[in-house]
Amino acid sequence: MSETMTEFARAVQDILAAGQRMDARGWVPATAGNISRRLSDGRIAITRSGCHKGFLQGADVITVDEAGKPHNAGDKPSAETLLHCQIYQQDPTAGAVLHGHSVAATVLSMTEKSPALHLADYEVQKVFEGQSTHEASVPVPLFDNDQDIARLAREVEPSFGSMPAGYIIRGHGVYVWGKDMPTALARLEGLEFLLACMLERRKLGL
Ligand SMILES: CSC[C@@H](O)[C@@H](O)C(=O)COP(=O)(O)O
Ligand SMILES: [Zn+2]
Repeated sequence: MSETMTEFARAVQDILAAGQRMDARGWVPATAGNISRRLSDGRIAITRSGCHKGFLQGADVITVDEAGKPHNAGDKPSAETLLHCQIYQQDPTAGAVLHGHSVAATVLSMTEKSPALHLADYEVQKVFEGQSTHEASVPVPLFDNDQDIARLAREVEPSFGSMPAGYIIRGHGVYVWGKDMPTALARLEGLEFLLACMLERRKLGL
């Protein structure tokens, strides 16, 4: 087995495990969500479009180039591949990207009219890049949903560099990334915990 094949096989394992974990938490209902890993040669291993992320098989992970073009012409990568490519392009340290559709992200983003949610006073916000205290305010930008993914990517573009916790697409879901899959999963877990707290507090009228 060549070194590149070994790295791809590891990426597939990471993606399948992440899909199961996200499914177990209820963050990828039906065929929602998509998951990717960047390989050292610049290729991106990403989920095929339309798969249930809790039941992924090895063959459900394919590779695309940095612009999102599949290496095998017949392959249909995630419909949101361009958002993954954009993250890898904008953040050279990013090695894994996760996208989920949790209830908390969906509901909060539809009720919040301002351009961002602000996480403040929570200990767990320290899971995000550069955060060392609950006393800070961590912005999570909100972008209107758009079926035109290239246009949505253009809306997101100016916010790179100021999204320590990722971002949310309204009525849709979160995008989170990290240097590797464990880091991306920790950030997703942290963000989803905080969104769930925020939703609970709003239900209590707090
Ligand atoms: C279940 S509809 C969700 C899709 O429209 C999309 O938002 C999504 O997250 C999954 O798309 P996919 O093409 O499978 O990666
Ligand atoms: Zn989605």
